[in-house]
Amino acid sequence: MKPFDPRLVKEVPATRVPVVVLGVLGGLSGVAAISGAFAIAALVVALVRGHSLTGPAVAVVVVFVIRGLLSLLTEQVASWAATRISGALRHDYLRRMLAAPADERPDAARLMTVSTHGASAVEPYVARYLPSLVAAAVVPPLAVLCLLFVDWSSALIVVLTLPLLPVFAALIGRFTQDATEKRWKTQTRLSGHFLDVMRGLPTLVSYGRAEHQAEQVSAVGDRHRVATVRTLRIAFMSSAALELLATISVAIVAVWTGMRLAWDEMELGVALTAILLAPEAYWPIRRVGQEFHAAADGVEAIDSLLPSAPPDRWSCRADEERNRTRRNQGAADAGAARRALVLDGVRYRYPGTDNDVLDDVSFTVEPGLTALAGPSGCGKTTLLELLAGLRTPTAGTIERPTTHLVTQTPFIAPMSVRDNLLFGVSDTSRLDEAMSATGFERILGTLPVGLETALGDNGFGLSAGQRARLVLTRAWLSDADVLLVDEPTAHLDPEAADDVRDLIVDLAARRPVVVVSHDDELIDRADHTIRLAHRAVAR
Ligand SMILES: Nc1ncnc2c1ncn2[C@@H]1O[C@H](COP(=O)(O)OP(=O)(O)OP(=O)(O)O)[C@@H](O)[C@H]1O
Repeated sequence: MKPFDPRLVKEVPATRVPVVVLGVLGGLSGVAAISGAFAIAALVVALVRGHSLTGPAVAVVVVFVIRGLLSLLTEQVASWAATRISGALRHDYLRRMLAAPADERPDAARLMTVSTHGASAVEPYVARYLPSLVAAAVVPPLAVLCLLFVDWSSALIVVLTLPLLPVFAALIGRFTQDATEKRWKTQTRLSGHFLDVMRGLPTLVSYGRAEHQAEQVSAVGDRHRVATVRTLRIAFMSSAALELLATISVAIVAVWTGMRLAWDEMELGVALTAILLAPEAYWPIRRVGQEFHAAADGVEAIDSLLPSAPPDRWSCRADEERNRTRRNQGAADAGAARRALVLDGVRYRYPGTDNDVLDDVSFTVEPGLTALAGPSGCGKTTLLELLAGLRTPTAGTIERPTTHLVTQTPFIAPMSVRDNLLFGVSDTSRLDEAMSATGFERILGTLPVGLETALGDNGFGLSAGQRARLVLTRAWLSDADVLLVDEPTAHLDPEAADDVRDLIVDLAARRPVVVVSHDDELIDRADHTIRLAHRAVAR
């Protein structure tokens, strides 16, 4: 586990200013702490010798006020930097993940854990660990240098014992890494499991299996608890070890200077300054050790949040294919006013599987309605996702204009009907026209407050037919070149299915529509039909 990941500063520009400001503040705090040692020693000497206390007392007060102000400022800057940096990391991560093809994205549980807990775990890393790291880099050398001028033999003791702290910390850090990785994995598993149970709750309840799942969640939660306690145990033990080591080292300096003071070989002022300076060399490193455990999750999270290191063989090939697809798309952009959707020799295999779902698929999407038909599991939805650019072909090319995909479970957010209709739509002025074209205006009258009716998750509050019409109205408003629709009539009653069929045919009169369907009536009304077989070869 690296103490500091330089990629953070390189990849996230928002970290640069806070890291520099925290560095400067850390250096100034170190100088103030060392000045404090000198000022306190001078005050004690003045007190013992009966000299005037005014000068040293003022110096002590000034130094303490400055230290207080500096730590206040450091806290403020650190918390500001923490929110700024974790926000920037979360934003970049989500943007990157949303832009990535579906087959290169991590699963939903990992996505959720990394973007929520992960990004938040970066906050203690930035707010507490980074400032302590800067102080550890600046203050100990400064303290040793001052000690060298005050009393070289005490400086020698510090120089000999100081390196033991980072060595111990590094040894403990190796255990911490394993424990943190395990904790992180159990956290991801727990989130994923919980998410799946939540999604499937209605089904689980109807089959009477909800209780069993509660036990499962509790068992996974228990594993997470054990992993967390193990990490905490290591944190406490390592803090105690570092504390002990630093205390023994300072005690050696104190005994050594005390003895020489007793033998009259040393002045009181020099001895006191040496004793007060010695801890200043150790505490910053001790603090790094303490903060390291609080920040260990952040280090793990930063690794997941930043763009990953060298892509594996699979994604290299995928990148190559994507570049080729983009080049083709560029050529198509330059060549034609209206871009066609063209597949040439497309092969697709799901990552981690041994068989191609699609093999050598080639066709051009013509104007009008194109139906993709074929037996269940032959790869129709996969092909639609390839057309939408959500997946990258394993081989072959796709020239792709802009597309609008209506999936089998379209996204309907918990917001008003109006907001859902206009979700992702650039030209909002055509809403009325769209609603009249798709017949959605007839549905409006049945809703409590028309367009302003609030919907629940997944369109709760609308019937299946109304939901289908809503997402097709959204598709009507889209300015994409081609519409892609997956099983629009599935789960609809005959009357609603009839309406949706008419609507799909109407939509296809305006621009090419590709529809995946098992619905023979819809397939019959298509202008072109592409039939896929298992391991499809369509030409
Ligand atoms: N994420 C995945 N990982 C591995 N294999 C998958 C994945 N998703 C789908 N498959 C497999 O790919 C094949 C094609 O699936 P797809 O959903 O494209 O079929 P389909 O023709 O749309 O089926 P249906 O008509 O039942 O909706 C199936 O054999 C399925 O098991």
